[in-house]
Amino acid sequence: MAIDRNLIEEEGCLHRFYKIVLGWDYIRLLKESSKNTAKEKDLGLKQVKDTYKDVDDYLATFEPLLFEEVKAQIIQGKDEEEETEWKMGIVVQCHETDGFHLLELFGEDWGSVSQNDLLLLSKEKFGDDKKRPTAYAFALVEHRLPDKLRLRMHLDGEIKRVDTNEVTTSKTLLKVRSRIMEQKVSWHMMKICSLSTIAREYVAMRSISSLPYKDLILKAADSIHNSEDQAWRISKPLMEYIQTNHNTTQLEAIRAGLSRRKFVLIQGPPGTGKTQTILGLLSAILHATPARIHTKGKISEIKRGPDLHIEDKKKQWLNASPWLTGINPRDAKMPKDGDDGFFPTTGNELKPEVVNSSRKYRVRVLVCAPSNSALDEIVLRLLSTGIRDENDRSYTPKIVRIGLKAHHSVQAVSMDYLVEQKLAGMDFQTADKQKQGGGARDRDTIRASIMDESAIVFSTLSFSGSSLFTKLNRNFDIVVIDEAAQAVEPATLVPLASGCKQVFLVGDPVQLPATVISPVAEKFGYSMSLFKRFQQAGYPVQMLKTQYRMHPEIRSFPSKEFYDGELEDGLDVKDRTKRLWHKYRCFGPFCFFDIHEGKETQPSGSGSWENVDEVDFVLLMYHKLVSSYPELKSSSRLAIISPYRYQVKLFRTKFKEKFGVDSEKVVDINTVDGFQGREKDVAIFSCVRASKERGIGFVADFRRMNVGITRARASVLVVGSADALRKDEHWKNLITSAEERNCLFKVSKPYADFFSDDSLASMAAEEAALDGLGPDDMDPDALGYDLPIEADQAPPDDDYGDDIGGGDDGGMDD
Ligand SMILES: Nc1ncnc2c1ncn2[C@@H]1O[C@H](COP(=O)(O)OP(=O)(O)OP(=O)(O)O)[C@@H](O)[C@H]1O
Repeated sequence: MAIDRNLIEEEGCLHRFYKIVLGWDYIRLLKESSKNTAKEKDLGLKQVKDTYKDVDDYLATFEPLLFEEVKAQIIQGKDEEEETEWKMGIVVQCHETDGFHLLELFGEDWGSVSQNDLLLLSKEKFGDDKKRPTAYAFALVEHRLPDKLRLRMHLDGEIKRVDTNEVTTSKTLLKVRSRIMEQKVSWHMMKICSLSTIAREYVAMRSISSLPYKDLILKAADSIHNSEDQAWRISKPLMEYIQTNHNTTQLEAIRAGLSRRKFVLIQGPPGTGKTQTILGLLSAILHATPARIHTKGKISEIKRGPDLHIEDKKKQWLNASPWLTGINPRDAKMPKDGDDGFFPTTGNELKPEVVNSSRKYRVRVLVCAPSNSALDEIVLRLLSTGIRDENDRSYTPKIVRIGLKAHHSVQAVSMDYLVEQKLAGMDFQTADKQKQGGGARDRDTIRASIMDESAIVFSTLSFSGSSLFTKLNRNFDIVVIDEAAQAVEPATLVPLASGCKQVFLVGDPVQLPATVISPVAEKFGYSMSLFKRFQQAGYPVQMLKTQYRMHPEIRSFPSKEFYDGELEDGLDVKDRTKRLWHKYRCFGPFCFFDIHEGKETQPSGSGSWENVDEVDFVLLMYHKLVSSYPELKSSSRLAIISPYRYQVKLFRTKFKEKFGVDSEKVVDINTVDGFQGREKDVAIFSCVRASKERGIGFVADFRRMNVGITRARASVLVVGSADALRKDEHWKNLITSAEERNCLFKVSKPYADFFSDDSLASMAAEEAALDGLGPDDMDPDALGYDLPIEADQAPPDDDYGDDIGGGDDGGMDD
């Protein structure tokens, strides 16, 4: 087997992980978290640094922080469980091995419990009654059967500080230990959380000492510079394609990849074509050959087989990919509204892959992303545009998307679907045996063969640590990680643990980082990505500088503030993002509305904030916009974004109240964090915080600000309190920039006056702002369009002017 992952060592470090976690006292964790009693110095925590002197230094930093994150996930698991659901089980078998108790629990109803879940086992149910239980301990689910759970427990004592490994005895654990061996004893159990992902991250982190590029990771520097001879080259036709379809900085990034530098970092600010660059990279690296082959002059004479008719080519290709039969199922599965963060696949025919002699150098690539949605976005993009081969022919390579929750539009290349297709292609008897459940192992074999046959495997970071990867016959040569700045370092190490030859990290550390649940781990820098750490340490980063998303007026501030003024606009961006509503300065491209009388409030019991005044103003603005420009009445075109969950909730409720429709049909309302990686024509950003005394909380995080103000193609309309926001340096700069550009509007109550005809007329933009819009775009009838609201749903005392309430097409969802 090519991938050996060093199973014994892996098992050893997993044992350490489980011994520490399973030994913890659940009630102590809850108490420490609610009262904040655990002292940072007692936890042995160290700040994440840019470089590390050796593996011990690295592990001494990351290990305690990772365990803090596990604790936070356990506590959060408790908070998320709306009702504590206790199940019952009877111990039918128990034995001790390697310091663990392995037991079989018999029961009838396990609820949603699955493998790798952390459970709490207790003699008594406990919860709100404040009665402290006498015997309880954590257990890990190793296997779930309909009537049995195989569990692992560690009942020897508790390791409170992972840096000292000191074991303290625990009375509760001892009590469990004394009873658990007794058979036929019944226990209550409750699911706490899944440990799958974090356990994989732990194993990956511990595996650093055996990685070929261990020193590179520790020092964040590459001491070996590849010579020209080690670089890889691509054929002339493919190079010509790449040169004409990529801008200078994208090309530099692809060249850096071909230089075979071990780690290539590509920073992609908003809209700069990260995905396009990844696809260009895939074309290049899948069809590259060592430079010395070129110098022998062979590559220009690629041997071709006889030119086959398209049908024969398709037949050949289907022979090689028997599971892909029939019409392209992707086309049938696309969502109607092509937005949804995905791209339409119309016109995407399956094109045969023509393999020629130069393919003997073909590498195998693993593409990962931190989330399913980010992953599916690249998969779908590859499916819709294909990549290029060495003769500059577009084709869809053999790919598989593994893991759970694949978006329906990429089902056709998901592992489960491909396995079913393979089974369907088998002879009847074999398939029947499989379907009867006898062939779990054979299914694994089919999965492994699909993985082996695929040129590109797509997986989330976490799933790349699953057992499926240990069954591969051939290792991956190259790992590409998209949204790499949104993953904590141990998560990024998961796909690297198998020891590939080259790694591409693509992301943008100036946008939101990974979510870290533990405030203390966060404080010590655990949310820093490997990308960010390398960049801080001075590792070379290829930055993509030409943006194709935003109107130049939207681009100018984030470029200056966050990217040293280096962002440029693609050739026709200005014309593409010009809109009719730019006729009024208050509708963009860039505006700041100072809601100076606005009040922030914190709903009791929540850590979140809301601002009713901003909601009122935004609703009026929304109404005015969509009344005049009804094409904006669509959730695929207009977004309302806020940093706070409660403000998002309030917007949704008010939409329903005021307009009588579910907001999701007419506007996309979400948190900033939920909008990363997405774009809309118009984005209204409600900042919420409005107190000069209290500060502005996490609105001050410049990465959140950057994401919030870079989602829009045509108009970004920022709504906030200038006085409160000015306390922060970046926000002060934004407000000053708005002032200088004459697009800061101080808005007083009643807000409806702001959108009166006279007021709007006073905000008419200069003609120059509308240059380039065709006569059709200027249709004056577009103005004054009534927003249809059913009469009985019209608010009694609305501020929405005279033109509402008379709609006759029954609702806003068009
Ligand atoms: N070299 C280029 N020439 C012209 N258009 C380009 C080029 N590169 C990218 N684009 C266009 O820019 C848009 C954004 O590209 P892409 O989706 O690849 O960006 P991204 O960086 O992945 O986006 P995000 O910021 O959402 O992550 C797309 O419409 C794409 O076609």
